[in-house]
Amino acid sequence: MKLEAKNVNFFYGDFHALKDINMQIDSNSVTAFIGPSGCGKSTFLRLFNRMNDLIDGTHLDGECIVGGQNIYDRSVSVDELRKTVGMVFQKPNPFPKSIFENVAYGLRVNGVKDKKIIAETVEKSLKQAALWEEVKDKLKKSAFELSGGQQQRLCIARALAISPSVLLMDEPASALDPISTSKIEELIFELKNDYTVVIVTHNMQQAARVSDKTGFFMLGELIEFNDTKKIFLNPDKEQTQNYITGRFG
Ligand SMILES: Nc1ncnc2c1ncn2[C@@H]1O[C@H](COP(=O)(O)OP(=O)(O)OP(=O)(O)O)[C@@H](O)[C@H]1O
Repeated sequence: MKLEAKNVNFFYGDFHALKDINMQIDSNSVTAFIGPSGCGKSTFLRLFNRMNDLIDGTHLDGECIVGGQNIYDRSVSVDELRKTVGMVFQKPNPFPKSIFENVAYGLRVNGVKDKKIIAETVEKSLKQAALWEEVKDKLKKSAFELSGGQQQRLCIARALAISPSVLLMDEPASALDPISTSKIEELIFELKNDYTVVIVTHNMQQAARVSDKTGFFMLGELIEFNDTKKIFLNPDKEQTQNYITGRFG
């Protein structure tokens, strides 16, 4: 599913956090957002499943389009939107439930009652998230008994279980060790076969490894959006060059 931002301006109270952003994101691709701390990457990511709606005093101008529809239209149901656009956060946030129930949760909330369908979907999602082999014998155990990296893959499985088309990931590997990080990166690479993946990362090597396109943000502006190879080898803008070579940020 394609995503598009048209003339997006976003405000926290008086603070102008995103300045006239235009971007088109292809389906079945991985897009990375990079840039110095506080430049607006997470704010922009969160617009695509209306997570910023939860913050008082915010204001959006412009359009965020998912699959051809402006998701800020009055007719759009936020619950339905979040079934299409799933999200994974920086810190793994499993529910205080069993491993199985964490993944089954979204199905149950959406009214799925058939035990066989639930069990099959839980297994499929855990396999997609590359966690099944590690947990298949302890599905009834608490999710809190898993390691941080396993918990993050559990949260990815939980997001996948309700079959979204888009997966937003806000620094999904920043709290993880190198081995878990490489597992998540491999997974992101696999996921683009079925999903449109957008990831915020502080780790430029990670952006270079997993993404097809990269957006570089600075002080609320999208400075450059281009093929990842181009951004890292031969960017159009001097600010991008300075950032990726570590001259600031
Ligand atoms: N809830 C909020 N209320 C007010 N201002 C906010 C809020 N969240 C973010 N901001 C401000 O908006 C700007 C963009 O923040 P955002 O979290 O999107 O940046 P970021 O690029 O993701 O940063 P980081 O890489 O540090 O996570 C920052 O200046 C931040 O202080």
